[in-house]
Amino acid sequence: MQSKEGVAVFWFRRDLRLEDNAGLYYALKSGKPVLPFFIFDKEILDDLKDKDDARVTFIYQAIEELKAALKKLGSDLLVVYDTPEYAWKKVLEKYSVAEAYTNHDYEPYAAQRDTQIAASLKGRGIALKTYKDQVIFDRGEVLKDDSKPYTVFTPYKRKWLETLKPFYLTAYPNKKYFKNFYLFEAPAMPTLKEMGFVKSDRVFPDKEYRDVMDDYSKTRDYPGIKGTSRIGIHLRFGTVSIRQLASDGNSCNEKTWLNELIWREFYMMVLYHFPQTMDHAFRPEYDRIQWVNDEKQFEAWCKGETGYPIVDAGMRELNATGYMHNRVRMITASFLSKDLLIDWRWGEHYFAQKLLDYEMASNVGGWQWAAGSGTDAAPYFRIFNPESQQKKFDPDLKYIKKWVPEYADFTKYPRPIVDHKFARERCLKAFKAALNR
Ligand SMILES: Cc1cc2nc3c(=O)[nH]c(=O)nc-3n(C[C@H](O)[C@H](O)[C@H](O)COP(=O)(O)OP(=O)(O)OC[C@H]3O[C@@H](n4cnc5c(N)ncnc54)[C@H](O)[C@@H]3O)c2cc1C
Repeated sequence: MQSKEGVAVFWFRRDLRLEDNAGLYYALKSGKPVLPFFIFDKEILDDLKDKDDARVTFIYQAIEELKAALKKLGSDLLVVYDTPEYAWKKVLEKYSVAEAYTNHDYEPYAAQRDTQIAASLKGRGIALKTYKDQVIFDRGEVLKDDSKPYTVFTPYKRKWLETLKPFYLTAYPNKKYFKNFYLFEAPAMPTLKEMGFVKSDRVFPDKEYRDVMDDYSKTRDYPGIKGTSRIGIHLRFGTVSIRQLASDGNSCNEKTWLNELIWREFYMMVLYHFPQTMDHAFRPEYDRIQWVNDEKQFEAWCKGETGYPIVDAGMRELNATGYMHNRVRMITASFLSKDLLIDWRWGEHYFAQKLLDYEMASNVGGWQWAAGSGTDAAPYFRIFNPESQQKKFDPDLKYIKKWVPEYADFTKYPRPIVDHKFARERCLKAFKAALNR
């Protein structure tokens, strides 16, 4: 039954959990019965090339779990497959909606979508109330003294840590208000097939992260061992709470892991304040670089057939699992943009298709860092040597043996597609020419 005064709709997006969810907490406290709502967004799904895209399966399973948990509470999850505009139309036709709640999303597409939906709801007298949930500090909370956004990590981090108080790490006690969910039965969810997808058989990382925190600074750079958490996909879709993670990271003696969570927020805020950087160099002069953009070499890089074992191992790990170790992300990105002189955007798009933990802000940030064009970027003349990176970070070839088994027999392993010494000189010339103009 619908309540007389109307329901408060809570719109789930990148916050797929009931506990410690900011927007949901405020909806539940509003006093109105809360109708949980999720959209499988056609605008996003129709652009995905792989019909067994594992991220869609991950979201699908998370939504099934949410729905089951809500049903146990006598409520349900309304799931619609459509564009946000039409999905909302369907909700408004069927229910008397008094208010709408959701959490902030900082990506350019999401910001635009939310502005449109908020305007259309406003036209019907419904406020869309939005909350900070996926970060500890929001767009206006960590700014320079002149109120401008930071563009360098270290001072951002200093201010972030100065601003941090226990309050910001405290979980929202959603459970206390679970009785306020709207009691209803939603129609069946659209199936993956109806949305044009098939179930992926990828194994997803679990939600455990505490096991790596204590030794993180000693282990995090070695791709042959499990020295990092692989929590990225859960952060991406909000199946874990950033407050919980940051709180654990902050109470750990070793703060390096917390530092990485701060990098994540830094890149989110850079993308929010400088949305043009999603496909333009943060330092505009870098858009003048004359890339070689050799398609065959790009293909060899994508397949992990460059003849540089550490690069090939990384690309094969990515293709097979949807994950690549951070150190190897840096090496493969540097190799593409500097050794092959291929536009960093090509690599960014490839990672975007393949990474389970794909996050536009961190991906663009990481790629622009590697290419030298971003905030905090490595100076362009600092060019990773893939061989010395391999010796330093995979000294016993544990990682390489796993992903490039034929490397054990050198005669079967392809020759490098480019000579590093030559590539280095070519890169320096191209970058200098662009920057000194
Ligand atoms: C070229 C390139 C592309 C990248 N693309 C992405 C991406 O699409 N999505 C993504 O989440 N990260 C990206 N990163 C950052 C980093 O590589 C991954 O976050 C990390 O490897 C994920 O592994 P983990 O979950 O085991 O992280 P951990 O090492 O256990 O760190 C915990 C969490 O901190 C955050 N984090 C860690 N390192 C970074 C970093 N350097 N920048 C921003 N956040 C960080 C992530 O949310 C991560 O899950 C990229 C880095 C590079 C160099």
